[in-house]
Amino acid sequence: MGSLHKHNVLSVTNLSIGYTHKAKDLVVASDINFELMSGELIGIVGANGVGKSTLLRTLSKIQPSLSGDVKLKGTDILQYKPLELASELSLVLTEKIPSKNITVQELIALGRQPYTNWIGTLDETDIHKIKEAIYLVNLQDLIDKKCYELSDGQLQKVMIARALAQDTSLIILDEPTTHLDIYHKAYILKILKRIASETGKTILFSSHEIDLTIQLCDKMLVMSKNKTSFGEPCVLIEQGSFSELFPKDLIEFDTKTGSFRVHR
Ligand SMILES: Nc1ncnc2c1ncn2[C@@H]1O[C@H](COP(=O)(O)OP(=O)(O)OP(=O)(O)O)[C@@H](O)[C@H]1O
Repeated sequence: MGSLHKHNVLSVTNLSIGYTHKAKDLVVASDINFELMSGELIGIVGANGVGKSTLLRTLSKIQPSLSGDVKLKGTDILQYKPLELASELSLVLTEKIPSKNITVQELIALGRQPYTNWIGTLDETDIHKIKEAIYLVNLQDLIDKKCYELSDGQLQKVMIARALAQDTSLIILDEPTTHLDIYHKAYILKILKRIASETGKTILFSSHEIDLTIQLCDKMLVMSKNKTSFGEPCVLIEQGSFSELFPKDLIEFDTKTGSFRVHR
């Protein structure tokens, strides 16, 4: 998929996210604005508790926004029926695996649920999409293993393959690289980058791996306490967006290397 064919997938306008408790709004973040295009890999970074998961849950319609608009392919997400939404948006929450007592192939096949009948019969298209997902993430050698036999990194790949089998325009992943070593963090993010550019899918994920995200993402959303900035990593570095992420008493962002340094 070339850049010539890029189109808008998600538009977020004046979004305010948070929780309503006893009729009172607890605002986690507000004034969030960004647009995601097809074929892009986008990382969300920010300190613990700043609202990354809350934002991803709001964009996936798991929880309501406090105010503002989220449009998926030009239509307000509130107007999508559950099945329609499941054929446009897939969500990968690594901690939530349906059952580890099924095989890799069976777990990936669950991605086809929005399209199959109530007993889950797979047709030719379903089988093709499952095979394609297995191939894209390079899981051919693992398909008959039970999920409880997998390492964290392998399981992460399987969850990505399940989202790919779901064949949606937008894939959202909440912290897809937690529990992985630095090599496998880079490995998973590189797979995501390749899939976004090869398939034209838009992939949005949250991460604490700021250095890797800066290196690999097309765009980033940087969430700090009072501000959310969006753009290409190099532009965000120039704007000083990463410098505002954490208190400066312990670590400081080095704009030359694009990484954080610990004060000695
Ligand atoms: N169910 C809830 N009700 C009320 N407040 C909540 C709820 N879930 C989370 N919060 C609060 O919302 C804020 C944002 O939490 P969230 O989990 O979105 O942050 P995060 O950026 O994903 O954090 P982390 O990096 O630690 O995973 C936090 O202050 C948290 O305490």
